Amino acid sequence: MAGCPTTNPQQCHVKQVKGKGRGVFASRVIPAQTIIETSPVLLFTRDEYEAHGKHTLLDHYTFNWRDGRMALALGLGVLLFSPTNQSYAGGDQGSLFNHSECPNVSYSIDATRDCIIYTSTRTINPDEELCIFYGHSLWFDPIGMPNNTSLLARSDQELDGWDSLASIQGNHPDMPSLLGSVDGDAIDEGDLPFTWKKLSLDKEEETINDVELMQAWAVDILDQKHIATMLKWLKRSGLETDALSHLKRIRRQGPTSTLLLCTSLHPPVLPDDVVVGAPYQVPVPCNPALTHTSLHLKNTYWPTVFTPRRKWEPEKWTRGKLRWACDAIAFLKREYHKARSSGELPIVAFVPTPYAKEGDLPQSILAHDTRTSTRHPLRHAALNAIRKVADLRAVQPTPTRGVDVSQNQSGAQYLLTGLTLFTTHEPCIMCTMALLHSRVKEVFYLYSMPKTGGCGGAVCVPALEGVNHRFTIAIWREEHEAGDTLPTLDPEIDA
Ligand SMILES: C[S@@+](CC[C@H](N)C(=O)[O-])C[C@H]1O[C@@H](n2cnc3c(N)ncnc32)[C@H](O)[C@@H]1O
Repeated sequence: MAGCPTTNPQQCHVKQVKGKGRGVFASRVIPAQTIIETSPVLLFTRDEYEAHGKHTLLDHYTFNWRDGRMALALGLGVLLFSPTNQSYAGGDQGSLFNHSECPNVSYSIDATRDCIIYTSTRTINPDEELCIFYGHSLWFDPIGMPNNTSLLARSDQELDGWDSLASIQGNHPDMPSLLGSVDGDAIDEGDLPFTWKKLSLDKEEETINDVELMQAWAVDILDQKHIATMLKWLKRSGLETDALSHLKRIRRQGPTSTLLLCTSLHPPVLPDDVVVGAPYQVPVPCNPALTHTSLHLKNTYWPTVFTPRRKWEPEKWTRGKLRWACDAIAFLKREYHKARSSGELPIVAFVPTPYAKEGDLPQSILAHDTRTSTRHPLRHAALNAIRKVADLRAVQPTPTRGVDVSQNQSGAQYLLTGLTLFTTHEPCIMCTMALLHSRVKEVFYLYSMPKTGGCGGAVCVPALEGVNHRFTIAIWREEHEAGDTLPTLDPEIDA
């Protein structure tokens, strides 16, 4: 256990939750992908556990370690109970995270240090409970679940603990180890557990009409001395996302400097103590310039970065992003298992809150195919997901301050800019077109649909000449579980 930090850097607290016992709660905003805790574990041999542990209360707190031993994440022993306010503080929470079907915390085992590392999967708000996913074989009746009744018990598996912890390694046999590594480390393309679908080469922009544009918020700064202040403010504001990383921050035209702010749906609220104008929307190029001609054309809209790289070439993936994608795929598969007994077509789509700052979505979106129950032929999983994102955007608060928002209300902003859709089946042509129109960043799927798919099965819509957006397509490459290979879907169906 040497070298394993046991701090609680996010200052989470523990309190009673009706029907669950104690639970772990956020004391402040915890951004996505933050390490919440590194818990050392106490390891029992399987024999010790069978003979003693399993007959005690510890049974509720132990889980399978990778080598067959049973582990207890330490924390209980160091919790300090305050009788005055009836809460616990100052200790580790390793064993106290409750279970949720939609967890906001994921974990990985660091076997070299006998630790478990708990990481937030999305932004967690103050006083929100932090939960992990224990697995399908629960030994208690969970409360606070969206669809308790449809939880599948796995008959082929002993009820022997938190099986999802045990299966961290097994679920992704061909994946490079994600353990004990730094989130920012790049991963070789060949080591990724998915295969990119390479779109045919894009024709370079040759005329001004070829340039793909999007709307971004900008503000004019008349007094040069405010530029540094505004840049500092922008860094701290949380508005910056990767969506604008191919553009220069400042455009100078005569005495006026214009600062590019963000691609949010609504105009950002600017600091009160700096004299600048109101934010307004400007059309900016969607992609970096790959050739000198393209750079010249794009610079007429907004100063653009020159990167002589082919557009279809995938970006470098880091371990942190891969961990985020693996969590999303694991969640998708759990929902798929449930959907298979629901009477609907078992097609599931999931749009997680984006990794780091690649896009802007306050909460993850899960959608199922509902065309059977609704008797509506267009209720496909991907379309349902897009619709849910639209509904979410519609109720987002509008911090306007005297700015005209009519453009937003007319739908000028794209729904999926910077976002990733994970889906069980390759989307059909209609759904692919809708994803393209929504400006999705990436689409991952488990099963190809060679007869009906729009991402390369029947046709590859984003590779067609004349479409005004391209997105990345990848097929999750893994051994499907026995009996799991397209068991229920007719290949003629539009997924
Ligand atoms: C590892 S402990 C979690 C901490 C526990 N709540 C406590 O007070 O010590 C696991 C136990 O918490 C309870 N639990 C966890 N998640 C729950 C949920 N979603 N609904 C009801 N009980 C839950 C169950 O009793 C389970 O055996």
